[in-house]
Amino acid sequence: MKATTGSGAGVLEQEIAVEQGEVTIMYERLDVLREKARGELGRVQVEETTGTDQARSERESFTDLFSGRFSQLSAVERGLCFGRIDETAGDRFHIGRIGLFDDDYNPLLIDWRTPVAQVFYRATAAEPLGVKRRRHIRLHGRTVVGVDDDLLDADAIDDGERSTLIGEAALLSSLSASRTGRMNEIVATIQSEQDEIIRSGLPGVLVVQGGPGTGKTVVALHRAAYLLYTHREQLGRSGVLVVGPNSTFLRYIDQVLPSLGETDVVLATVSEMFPGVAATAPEPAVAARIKGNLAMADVIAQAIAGFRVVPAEPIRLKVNQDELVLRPDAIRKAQQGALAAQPLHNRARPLFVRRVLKILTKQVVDRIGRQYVGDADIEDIQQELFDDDRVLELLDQLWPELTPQLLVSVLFSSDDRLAAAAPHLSASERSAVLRPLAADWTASDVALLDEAAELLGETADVVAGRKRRAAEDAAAEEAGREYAHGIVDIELTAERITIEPWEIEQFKDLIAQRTRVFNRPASSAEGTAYDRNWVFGHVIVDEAQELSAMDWRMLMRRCPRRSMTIVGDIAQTGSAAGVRSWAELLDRYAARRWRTAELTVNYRTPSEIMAVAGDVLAAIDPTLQPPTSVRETGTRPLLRNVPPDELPDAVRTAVKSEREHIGDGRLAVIVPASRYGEFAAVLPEVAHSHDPSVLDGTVALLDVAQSKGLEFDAVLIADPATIVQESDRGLSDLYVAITRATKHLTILGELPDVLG
Ligand SMILES: Nc1ncnc2c1ncn2[C@@H]1O[C@H](COP(=O)(O)OP(=O)(O)OP(=O)(O)O)[C@@H](O)[C@H]1O
Repeated sequence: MKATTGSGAGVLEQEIAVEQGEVTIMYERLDVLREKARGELGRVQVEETTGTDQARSERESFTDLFSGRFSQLSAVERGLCFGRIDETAGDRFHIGRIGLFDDDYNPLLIDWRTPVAQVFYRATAAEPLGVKRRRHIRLHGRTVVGVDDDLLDADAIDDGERSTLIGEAALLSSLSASRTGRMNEIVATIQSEQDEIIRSGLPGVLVVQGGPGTGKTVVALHRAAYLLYTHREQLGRSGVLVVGPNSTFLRYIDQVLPSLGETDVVLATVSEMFPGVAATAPEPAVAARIKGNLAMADVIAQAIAGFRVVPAEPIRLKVNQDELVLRPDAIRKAQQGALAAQPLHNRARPLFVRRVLKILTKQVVDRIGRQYVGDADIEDIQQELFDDDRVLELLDQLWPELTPQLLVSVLFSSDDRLAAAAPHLSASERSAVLRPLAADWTASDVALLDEAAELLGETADVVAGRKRRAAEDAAAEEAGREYAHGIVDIELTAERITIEPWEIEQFKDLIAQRTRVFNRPASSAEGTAYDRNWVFGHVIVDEAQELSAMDWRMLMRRCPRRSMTIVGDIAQTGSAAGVRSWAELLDRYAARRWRTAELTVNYRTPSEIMAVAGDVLAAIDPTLQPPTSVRETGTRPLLRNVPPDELPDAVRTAVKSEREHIGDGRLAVIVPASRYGEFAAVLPEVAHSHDPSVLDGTVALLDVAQSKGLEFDAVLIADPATIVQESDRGLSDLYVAITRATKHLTILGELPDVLG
């Protein structure tokens, strides 16, 4: 129940003053903590070190620790406190982005993720959960500018309290604010159905299905913050990965988690998930569909096998004076033997090499006569053969070492290899994916590279490098242990303490603890971007409907525990290789370990615009229901039939007039991908999508794929008919474009029937 205002402006001022008093104390405390972290950071940074590895590593660890703490405390400055709960039992507490305590550990502010804070989001008048009043507090900088009460238990409130009730809708005022080009956090106004998703348990896969604007993205990000807070021990080390549809989208959301005080999260698109590969080249939908199909896993395996050659005829090799012979069946046996012992191509290669060298060595020894040759001689002969260029060349022909990049680029540049590895593809399908050897990588290559890496195993160089680093790390750890022992010795000697044997055990733990701190691995947020073997504690996938079956296969490898949050909307699927059914996908990877939740209220798009979107949705699938809009604006969308030759002028004029309307808000012009260049030429002064700061300007020109997940005060769609025609999922694309608007929608061009 919304509270009715007590006795007008006087009460409001009085209540604002009450809250200001409390909020000022919180900020003072925040300042103290921040200064402390800054002081500690400054101290470790200027501290002279002895220059040993140990001292450096200790200093780096503390620098990480204090700078992490400092940036967390800085990130929560805006809107530090946003709510208050008055319990029926008499207690009252404030809720904010982080927890703060005074010197005596009395809470000044409770973190929104604690169990105690849950009632702030869940209590309703029908079910008050022990809360009589929920107060929303609005800050501007450090100043309280508004309070807004929900009266949840009218019987529990006394007359004095009743006179201090303030009424105003916090949610609606936040929804109608102008957009800034960056997503904002919503901790102050999380709704009950959203809160259930945010606090849902860590294990298993949670699928959040919901129409456009229902808060899927923002809820998923708050869930990341909640999980990191609640399961810090478990997730702090392994980290959380958030996968988004494109880099513009990642920039759009990248402030949300830091503003919630969380910095240990990796944001990535699927295209960035293979280390060292920048997959930026565009790709026709038909190629993306073929390469995203699960059948590609077999194709990659077959392609690798195709590089292991068994010749039809015996191979004769002249080494020194000897002619050595390798028969096809011996080669085949050597290959089979190596693979039986080690299935990964690159890892099995040394076993194959050893077997072949053994066969050749035996032939040399037989020529000389076994009785003249000792074991050491045999080793020498083998080594000599191994050093011979002709032998090496032969071994490379029979079983080359392969990198994933080499395999995938050769496969897609050779019709013969592709035909052999992918017999299910027709000649025209093959020609759709064939390309020059040195072609740039596309997004759908990434999962194939990952598959190849999985089946190839590391090359000998990589293995040697890893072993070298492991040896260096072990040496550093040993040095660390000695150092810690040294410190304890010095401390003991200085204090002339005699210690008992049981105490030594305690010191051992202390030493082990310190050593761990000193040699702490790079935080998950830094470490992961470079290591495809990294396993995340939790993976969040946004716009999940866009991922192909091969993308999912790759992602599942990054999360063997299957602790995931998948958010998406099947009706918005634009990718030809995208998901058509959650059950089909998840029964394969997480049978009986996945659950669904649904979001039903649209917080973005007003009902007038949703009416237009609803017609498009009905054309996609008449059984689908659009989400219910939470607000209306009183402004009807403008749909105008414009002949093709007048469209450029009409778009220019519309941009000009929208610009005047939106003030400091944002406008997106959404155009068909195939006509992006034409419209970019018509609108040279607006921000274009290749510009990383495309969302910072007032007007952004985007195609539909680039607008996924974003929102703008006003949206202008040009040439909807081409958007519908240019892809198999054209109607879904139009649906996505329409639902990006928070206030105003204009559609210009030839109008397809569905907009009739
Ligand atoms: N409880 C809330 N309080 C305030 N704003 C909210 C709330 N829930 C959602 N919103 C706002 O609604 C808008 C839509 O949210 P979001 O982008 O997460 O939706 P979505 O379901 O991911 O949409 P789409 O599928 O269309 O990309 C955002 O501006 C978000 O901040």
